[in-house]
Parts: sequence; C-alpha cells; structure tokens
Amino acid sequence: MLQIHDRVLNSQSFDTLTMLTLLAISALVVYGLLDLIRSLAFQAMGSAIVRRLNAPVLASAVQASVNQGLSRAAQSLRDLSELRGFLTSSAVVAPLDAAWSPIFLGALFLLHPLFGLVGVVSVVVLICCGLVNDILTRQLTKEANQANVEAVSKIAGSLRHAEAIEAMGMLPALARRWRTLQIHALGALEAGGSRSKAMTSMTRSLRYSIQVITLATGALLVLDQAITPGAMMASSILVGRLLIPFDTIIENWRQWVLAVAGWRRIEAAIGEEMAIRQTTPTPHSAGEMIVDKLVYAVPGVEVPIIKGVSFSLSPGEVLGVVGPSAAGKSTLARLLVGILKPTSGGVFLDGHNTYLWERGSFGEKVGYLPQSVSLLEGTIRENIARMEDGDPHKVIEAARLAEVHEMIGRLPLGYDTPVGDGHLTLSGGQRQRIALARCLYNRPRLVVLDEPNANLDSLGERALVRAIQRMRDQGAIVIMIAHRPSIMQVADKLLVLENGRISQFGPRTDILTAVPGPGETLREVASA
Ligand SMILES: Nc1ncnc2c1ncn2[C@@H]1O[C@H](COP(=O)(O)OP(=O)(O)OP(=O)(O)O)[C@@H](O)[C@H]1O
Repeated sequence: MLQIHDRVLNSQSFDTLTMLTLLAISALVVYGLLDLIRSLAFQAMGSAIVRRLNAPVLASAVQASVNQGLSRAAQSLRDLSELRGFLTSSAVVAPLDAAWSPIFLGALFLLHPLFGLVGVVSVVVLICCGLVNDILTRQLTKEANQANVEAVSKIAGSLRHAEAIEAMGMLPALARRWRTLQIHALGALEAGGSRSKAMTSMTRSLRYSIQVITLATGALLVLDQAITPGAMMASSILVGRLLIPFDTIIENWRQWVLAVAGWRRIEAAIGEEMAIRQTTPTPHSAGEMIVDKLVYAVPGVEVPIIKGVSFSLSPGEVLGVVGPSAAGKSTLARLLVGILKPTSGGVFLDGHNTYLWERGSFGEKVGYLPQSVSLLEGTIRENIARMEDGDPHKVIEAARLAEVHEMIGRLPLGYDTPVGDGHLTLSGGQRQRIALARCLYNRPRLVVLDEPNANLDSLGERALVRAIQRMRDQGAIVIMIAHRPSIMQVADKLLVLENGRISQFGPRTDILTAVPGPGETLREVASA
C-alpha cells in the first residue's frame, strides 16, 4: 500500500507495480504456508497429547468409576477430546499472533511516532478490556461448566436404567429433575454469555474506532506534510493487524477458561491414579493369600465397612463367604482383588500387596466375577479373552471350564456374537456364565466370585460347582460369596462375616458342627 501510493502513483511505473504485486503475492504465499504449518503443528500437538494421555486418562477413568461411579469418570475422557478440539481451534493461535505486536508497534513508530503512540495506547486499552472481561465472566463460566458437567453425569447415570424408567413411567419425573439440574447451568451460562458478548461487541467497535482514529491522525499528518498518503493507509491497516489478536483473545476467552478447567480435571484425575499403583510388572508364584488386619472405610466416612479382618488361604483351597445383607461381603471381595484401597492392613498374595500390584501382571492370573455382571462392548470371544485378541484355544478352554462352550455354539454367531450394554442377545444366566468363563480364562490362581449363582438355574449351578472343583484341582485359591447357600457344599473353609467382622472362620465341617449351634445363615448352608 505504502509503496504503491508513494512510488507507482507518482512515477506511473508499470514495472514497479508488477514487481510490487509479485512481491506482495509471494509474501502472501509464504504467509499461507506458515499459517498451514502452524495449524498442522497444533493439530499434531493435539493428537500427540491425546495419544500420550489416552492410556493414563482411561486408567484414571476406570479408577474414578470404581470410586465415584461411571458417569463422573466418563467426564475425563470427554475432557480429553475437548482439549484436542481446543488445540486445533483458532482460539489457541490468537496469543501467538499477539506476540507479534512489538513488530507491528515498531513499524508504526517507524512510520511516525504518533502512530506508535496510538498503537501502544490501543493495546493497553484492549488488554484492560480483556482483564475486565475475565473478571466479569470467569467465575460464571466455571460455575456453568461445573453445573453442566454434574447435570450430564447424573443424567447419564440414570440412562443406564432405561428399562426401569420406561416400565414404571418414570420419564416425566426424570425430565423434571433434568430441567432443574439444567436451570442452574443455563442461568450461569446465559449470564456469563451475555457479559462476554457485550464485551466482545464493545471491543470490536473500539477496535474499528481506533482504526478510524489512526486514519484521522494520518490525514492530519498528511495535511501537515509529515507523512505520505501511503503511510496514512498503511498505518490504519497496521493498527488493525496489531489489534485483531487481542480482540480474538477476548472473543474466545470462554474457550480458554473451559480448556484450562478441563485440563485441571485431567491433571487431577491422572494425579490420583499415578500416586497409588506400582508400575513394575510382578509375576505370580504359587504362594498363599494373607489378609492382614484389613480395615476399609469409604474416604470421608468415619465408620468402617470392614473392621479388622484377618485370615489366610493356601493354593487349592476354596473359601465360602456368607453373612447377612450389607455385612460387607462385596466390599471384602473388592479389597481382595485390589480394586479398593484398604484404609489400613492389607491383602497379600505371594507377599505382594494386591492393591499396589501393577494391574496388567496382576490380572493375568486373577479372575473376578462382580456382583452385577457386565459384559463389555465386543464379541463373546473378546469378552472371554478379556478384550485381548487372545489365544482361541485358551478361550475355548475357559468356555469349556465354565461349561458354556455348547451354549455359545448354539448362538447364531457363536463366539462372534456381539454382547455388551447395547445388545440384548443373552439372558441374565447366560451373561453370568460367560462372565464366569472370562473369570476362568488363562487358568487364574486367584478366583473371587461375588454371587456367582445369582442368576443360575440348578443346571447352571451344578456346572459352576464343577468349575470351582476343577479350579481347586489346578491349585487355584477360590473365594466365593453367595446368598443362595447351595454352592457352599464345594467350600473347604467358611467365613461368616457380620457387620464387617469375622464371626466365624475355619473348615466348613467344623463351622457347621460348632457349638453353640449355627446361626440362621449357617443353618441354611448346613441344610443345603
Ligand atoms: N462406596 C460406598 N459408599 C458408602 N457406603 C458403601 C459403599 N460401598 C458399600 N457401602 C456400604 O457398605 C455396606 C456393605 O456393603 P456390601 O455391598 O459390601 O455388602 P454385602 O454384604 O455384599 O451385601 P449384599 O449381600 O446385600 O450384597 C453397606 O451398608 C453399604 O451401604
């Protein structure tokens, strides 16, 4: 602009015009290329961060799901994908553009010190606008985000019980709750949004006004013959370029606040996970299991659920855990397989703490059947092989051990039948027996079964008893919790848990014939 005004228009040189045009276009091509490189760099950075954090975030999500429920855990996975989106958005490059402001300011000073002064004052005014914008909107944006995260996680938790919602007409009540949860989030969102929009509009008109003021200053200087008309036009454009990044930062401030909040959540989630597990894979040997003065209280709750439980088991022993409802049996099972962190004491297998044990190597030789059976999204084969590609021989061996091989063979797609939350292809009993096969995959040496016969008919129950006997013959330690006492006949030892304490423990025959006579639960076991 400067050169065309000052050289071409005065000299009317066609060659100069051609050269200037070519130069300007070449510079713009370079600009385009650099812009592309920068975008690609951010894209690569976003992907690299996701690749690097995927595994730790998933691990922490699993841990958070164990502690606080599934819906909250899914948030860190959402946060990670939003972080990637943020890194590829235009919001992220604005501060980098703002870093060029000294160059633009220098150019303005070169054109005329007055332009430089206008530039400096404008930058200071826009930075102040940014600070005011931050003060006005940051808290509201955070609140809205937090409220929204909680609303979504609560409703996502409810959606898992869609059948109960549909059957018992709970949808209107659920919709009311959803609306109430959303009202708070929307209120904060709208208040923050309007303030931010007001600030954005204000700074935009301010920027245009500054450009007009620069042009007016330029006109005065031209009249004064202090600069050329070309310099006047160039200064207006330079001031525009100088201020655009600050304007963009103010416009996208909300995205920055949300990205930082998301990053903090990811950091906190990963921090929790990293602190508690060992990272060295530890192979299993055929040692015994020792539960030593085990105490467990839910963090923040004073009264423990498990209150000083101690016992030990040798390879090839089957322990039956019985006791009234809410005695802490499932909590004990979770502690045994290292899902929960003991408040004090510990569970030791081959002398190693099962909670601290590196999960990959621990899981290789451990089978766990949780009380609420859930198969993962995938085929039956993948589920039995614990979502690995898995040796088909081992998959079939586990299926035979759980006596589900024939049942699977009768399914339309056999081992390739898709299962998981989205598929209603299997009955409750079938799911439980496939979960048992998953539990028995790779000949585990510790098997913990929480209510393994809850959904089974007598045929399934007999198959389960045979599977437990085979595991015992292979030298595994089997611990089973059951309300229905029919499978307790296979137990070598019995543990009676009452109110988080062991009330009786020992060989099954001793306990059933002990004086004074057995309690209600034991009477059931004895008569089974
Ligand atoms: N995460 C938790 N937060 C608070 N309380 C909990 C938590 N998990 C378990 N509890 C409480 O601990 C007690 C024992 O629960 P647990 O599920 O271990 O009992 P259980 O013996 O397996 O019962 P059931 O036989 O009915 O399955 C219950 O009173 C339960 O409310």
